[in-house]
Amino acid sequence: MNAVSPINTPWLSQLSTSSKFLIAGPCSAETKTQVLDIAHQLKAMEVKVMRAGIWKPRTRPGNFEGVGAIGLDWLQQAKKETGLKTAIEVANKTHVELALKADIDIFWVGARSAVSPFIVQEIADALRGTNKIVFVKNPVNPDLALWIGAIERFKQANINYLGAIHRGFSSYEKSLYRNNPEWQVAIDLKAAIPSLPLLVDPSHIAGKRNLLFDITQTAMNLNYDGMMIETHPTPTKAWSDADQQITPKQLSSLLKQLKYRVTDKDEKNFQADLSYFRDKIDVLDQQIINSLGKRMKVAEEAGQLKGKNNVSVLQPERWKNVLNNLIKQGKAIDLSEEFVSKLVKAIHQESVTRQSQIIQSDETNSN
Ligand SMILES: C=C(O[C@@H]1C=C(C(=O)O)C=C[C@H]1O)C(=O)O
Repeated sequence: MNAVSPINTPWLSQLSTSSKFLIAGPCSAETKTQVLDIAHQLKAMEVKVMRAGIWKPRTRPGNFEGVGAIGLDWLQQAKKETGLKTAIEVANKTHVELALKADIDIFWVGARSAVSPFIVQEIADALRGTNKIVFVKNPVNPDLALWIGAIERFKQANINYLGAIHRGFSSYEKSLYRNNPEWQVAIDLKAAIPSLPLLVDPSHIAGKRNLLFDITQTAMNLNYDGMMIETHPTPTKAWSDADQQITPKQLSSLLKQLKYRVTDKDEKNFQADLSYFRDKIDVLDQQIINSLGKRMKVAEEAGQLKGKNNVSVLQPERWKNVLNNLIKQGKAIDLSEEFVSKLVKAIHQESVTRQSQIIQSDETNSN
């Protein structure tokens, strides 16, 4: 493994595996044998924290919804036999109370619960006064304020060992991922609360095994503090999320391949070379912003002309051509369709808004 930047959160670093905080274990606790089997395998790999879903929020009824409280006994036994810390998702007060009785060490709030301030508050109140570790997964929709709000509720309940888990965001459109990563949301969270430990949950972002490595590596490139990776003795036979789980052996090889990055390097040549690139980027950024400013001015002039002639702002044919031409041009210089499309749609939206405003204000002035 390469140079590693240590986690600067003592409670987290104590539980880390190879300098990153790792939670591994099955999506769901299925049987006592399965829980004990995976616990011993993880222990042998020096994993320190084991997960196992006890209550599973499923999108549609009829799927396996978890074994329920009996699974807590199995986790307790696994902890006794291996010394592993145990981590589960809780979604209401009863879950918390049962989990506290079973001496669960780490709790997380799932993405579906994180969207509801009522649920989050209920869980925070139930954990108040304990010294448990709590992670808040991102809400299913990319709403940073909602994510931060949920974290604040635990802070206010005096939970001191707090972190966030990035599991990706639901989308209506079909995508490569089960949940789109939208890395920028997590980057913004890190900027808003720099001291908050951040884990990636590649299993839920990916939805399939073959994407796990790339997602985890991207998170390491962004200096996440750790990861939660679903690990099952026989993934293809798993009772839930079979496509995204891996064996302990596969986990071990994934961890070996990962490159961990340092946050910075105080070395002259490196700093000089990086400055060279940054200067170039600054110049290009200025050009982009200047061009966008100029483009908006021209769009406003087009808007004035449309206003005078009582023509609608939105011109679907022209817009379709603008988008398609730029996607084509972008592809020729290695810009992905997804990226160009997002960028050009944002520009068009602003252009249309500005044209509408100008038409409106011209009409108000002439009245
Ligand atoms: C600028 C125009 O108005 C709108 C904005 C466009 C743009 O910003 O590229 C394109 C088409 C219209 O929907 C135009 O009609 O060309």
